[in-house]
Amino acid sequence: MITLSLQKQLKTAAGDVHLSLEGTIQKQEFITLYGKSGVGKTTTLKMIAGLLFPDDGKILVHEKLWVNVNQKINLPPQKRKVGFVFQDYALFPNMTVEENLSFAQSGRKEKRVIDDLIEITDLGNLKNRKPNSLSGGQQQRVALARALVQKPEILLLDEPLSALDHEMRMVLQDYILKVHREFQLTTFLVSHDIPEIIKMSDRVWHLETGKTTIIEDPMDIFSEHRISGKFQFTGEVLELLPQGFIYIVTVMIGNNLVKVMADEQEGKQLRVGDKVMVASKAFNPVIQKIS
Ligand SMILES: Nc1ncnc2c1ncn2[C@@H]1O[C@H](COP(=O)(O)OP(=O)(O)OP(=O)(O)O)[C@@H](O)[C@H]1O
Repeated sequence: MITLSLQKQLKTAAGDVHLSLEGTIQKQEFITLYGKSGVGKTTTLKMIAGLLFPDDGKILVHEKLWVNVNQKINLPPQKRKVGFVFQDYALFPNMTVEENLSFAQSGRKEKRVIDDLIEITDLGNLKNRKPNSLSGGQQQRVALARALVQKPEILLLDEPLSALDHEMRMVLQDYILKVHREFQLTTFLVSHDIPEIIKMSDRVWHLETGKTTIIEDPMDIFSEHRISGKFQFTGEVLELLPQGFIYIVTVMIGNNLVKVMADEQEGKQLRVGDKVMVASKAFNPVIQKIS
C-alpha cells in the first residue's frame, strides 16, 4: 500500500497555486492523474520519484517512509524503486536498443533481465538498431523497457503516448498494461485522453487547484463532460470489437453506422444482431439492449 500526503506551492505564470494531494493506493493499482495543464501532475510524479521535495507531507511505500518533511526524511531517487517514462523518449542516440537498456542497469549487469524485457516488449528484431532508425512507438517501447531494467515497483508515466498517432497509441497502451500486470507494478499515468483513461485505469485522480478528487470508476470521468440535450435512437448491433477493457460497438441506426463505446460488462452482454437503444448526452453515449 502507498500513502501519499503531499503539499506543494507551485510558482506559475498566474501566481502561486497550492497543490494538495491525499490518497491511498493499493499495490498493483493503475492510477491515472488527470487535470488541466499546470495543475501539478508532473510535479506530483517528480515528488514520488524523489526529483522534487514537497513543502509538507509524507510518502509511505509498503510501510517504508520515503518522505517525511517534518522528520526531514527524503529517500534519494536511486533508492526508490521507481521507473519513469516521459513524453520524449530520451534515449541515447549513439547506443543500440540493447545498449540503451544495458546502460540503465547499475551495478552488476544481468543480461537475462535485458533479454526478458526485450522479449516482453517485442524488441528482438530491433535490439541492434539505433533509436533514430525507429518509429516513435518503437522508441517509446524501448523507453518503457528501459524504465523496467532496475526492476521498479512503481512505474511513473508522464504522458508517454501523447506524441504518437492513434493506432500506435493503442498498441503502446496494451504494452503498458502487459508490463503493469506481468511485473506486478503500481502504475501512475498522466493522461488527458478520456478513452485511454477508461481503458487503462483502476482509479482516476482528478487534480484541481486546491483539491484532488479520487474517482473510483473511470467511466465517471465522463460525467463532467456531459452536456444537456439528450437523444435516443434504436438500432441493431453489427459488430463488437473488444479493445482492452472496453468494447467498440458498431450499431446500424437507420442508414447510418454509429460507433459507440461500451464498458466491458455492457459489451459482454451484447451480441451481433441485438436490438439496442443508444442514448446519449453528447460525449457520454450509453448503449442498452432492448429485450
Ligand atoms: N519546483 C517547482 N517549484 C514550484 N513550482 C513549480 C516547480 N516545478 C514546476 N512548477 C510550476 O508548477 C506548475 C505545474 O507544473 P506541472 O508540470 O506539474 O503541471 P502539469 O499538470 O503536469 O501540466 P501539463 O499538463 O501542462 O504538463 C507550473 O506552472 C510550473 O511552472
